[in-house]
Amino acid sequence: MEKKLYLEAIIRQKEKRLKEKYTENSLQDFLKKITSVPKPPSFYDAMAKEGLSIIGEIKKASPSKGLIREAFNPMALADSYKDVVDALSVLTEEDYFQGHDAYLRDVSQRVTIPTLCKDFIVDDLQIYQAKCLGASCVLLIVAILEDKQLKDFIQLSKNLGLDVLVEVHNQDEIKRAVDARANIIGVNNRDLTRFTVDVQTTCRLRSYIPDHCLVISESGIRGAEEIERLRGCPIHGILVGESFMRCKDIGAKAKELRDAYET
Ligand SMILES: O=C(O)c1ccccc1NCC(=O)[C@H](O)[C@H](O)COP(=O)(O)O
Repeated sequence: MEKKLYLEAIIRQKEKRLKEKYTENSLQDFLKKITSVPKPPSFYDAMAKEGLSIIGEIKKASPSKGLIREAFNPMALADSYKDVVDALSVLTEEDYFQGHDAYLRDVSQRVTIPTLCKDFIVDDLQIYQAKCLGASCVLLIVAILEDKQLKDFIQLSKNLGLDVLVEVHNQDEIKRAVDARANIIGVNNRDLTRFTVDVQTTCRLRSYIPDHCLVISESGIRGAEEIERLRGCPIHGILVGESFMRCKDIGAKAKELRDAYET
């Protein structure tokens, strides 16, 4: 399949799944459940703290790489991550990333650090669901949403007590994110049409993001080399998936990333 069609295919498949998954009672069910969901830790605070914040991702596969981690146990991964990163990103998308809602639910119950629901959110019921699964934050991708949807989804998330990581790929998307009142902006270093990754994307776009927003650099961060390139521009955090999933020692990898940023 031509690369640029992947994102459209992911969204089409997502919409198909949502049609099958949600019923006319889903909203009522979520609203009932929400009242008993314990207040999650703040994702915003975890990113705003002093020094580089690290979001470790729990990701079995991806459209660009296929299967990344064969021996995949989300709870064991959560245990390895819990004392060495500041938040966890949990893939729930099933068809391209082999994620699952249950991973987010179980991991959120297991750890005391905040969790991010990492999915392709195109329907407000997904936001209610993320809340019910115990997430602290949801990812909203500007490239797949209309302005009104983006604004409404951010507002709904805030009303539900969820933080929002708003993902951008270019200057125009930063403007749309800021206009929609985003306060945590994730610059994705992955070009979603060609799937190439370049951390220079964060450095190039950083100056267009206003000071009142926290900035997270996402994707393609493998080790000290990428961190050294990122040190040139002030960011609050990084989101790292594949490098953690492929390494044997998550603690050592997290230390390598922090040390590279601090020296
Ligand atoms: O990872 C992909 O191939 C991908 C393809 C299409 C849309 C999104 C994709 N990834 C989602 C992510 O943003 C990453 O999982 C996340 O930033 C971590 O990236 P990495 O450290 O490169 O695994």
